[in-house]
Amino acid sequence: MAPPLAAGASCARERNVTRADAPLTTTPSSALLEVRAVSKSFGGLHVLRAVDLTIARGSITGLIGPNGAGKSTLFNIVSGFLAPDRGDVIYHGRPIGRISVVDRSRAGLVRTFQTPQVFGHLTVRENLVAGCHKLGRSGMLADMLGLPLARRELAQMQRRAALTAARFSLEPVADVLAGKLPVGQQRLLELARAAIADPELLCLDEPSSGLNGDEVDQLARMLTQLNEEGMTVFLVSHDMELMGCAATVNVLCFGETIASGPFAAVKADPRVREAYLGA
Ligand SMILES: Nc1ncnc2c1ncn2[C@@H]1O[C@H](COP(=O)(O)OP(=O)(O)OP(=O)(O)O)[C@@H](O)[C@H]1O
Repeated sequence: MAPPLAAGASCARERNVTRADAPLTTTPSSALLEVRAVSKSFGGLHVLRAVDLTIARGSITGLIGPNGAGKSTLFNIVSGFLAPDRGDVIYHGRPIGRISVVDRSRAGLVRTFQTPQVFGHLTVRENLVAGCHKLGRSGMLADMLGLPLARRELAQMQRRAALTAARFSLEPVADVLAGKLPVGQQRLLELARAAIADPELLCLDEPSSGLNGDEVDQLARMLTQLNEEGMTVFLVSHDMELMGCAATVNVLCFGETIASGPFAAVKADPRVREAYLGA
């Protein structure tokens, strides 16, 4: 997996997006990302109250909670779609509050959406090639003029897209328009497109929503495999079965973390059973 914060001028993936002047903060060496005392309100509604959360490097870290607990709000703050009112998000030891979504993505922090955001008018193969764009070094002009570097890169991206389609069982539909796929395959495609450029931290928002049992099993296998290959995964989901693949699960309730730990322990926690499982 490429270091996301390496310096380099021409390749977007290698740009140091957390800015040299951002102070390094003390952070456990195992933490890839930390949410520190993050609060967020919408009008008078306090949605997050000084929430802490740690995503350990190389882990699958889960976030669950009842409806309205604040999961999506926290997820959007981590991925840069929302700014916190107070608190910090620390990535690679540096605060990233002022870093745009695009630059977070260039730094290897990539997210998917509750509703799959595939390019419906492109084929599955074209969607996957589009997911490789961050790996490219040639500029738009070189692409337009079909210069040798751009042609070589396109060929590499097409090879990578073919391998990824096979890996995610999308080969049979590689030439189908993504918008024509059933939701299960659209989700798989979104995951494949997010994973294709080897993000360091893959953030997934309700990735099993709309999937049948077999598809959830397949998703869990894919996530475990990606994680075993070194990808850190942050998983927000209602799906307790899918949460089983997380090493650490955090439970949010009314904007506060009420439990954090291994899935079995969290599931057995009386406060979690009361708040989330209704037991
Ligand atoms: N942009 C917004 N403006 C006003 N209120 C909002 C906004 N976004 C979220 N909320 C409110 O904040 C609370 C938490 O919402 P959030 O979507 O973060 O919860 P959630 O845990 O993801 O819920 P669900 O599981 O139902 O998606 C809810 O009461 C929601 O209505």
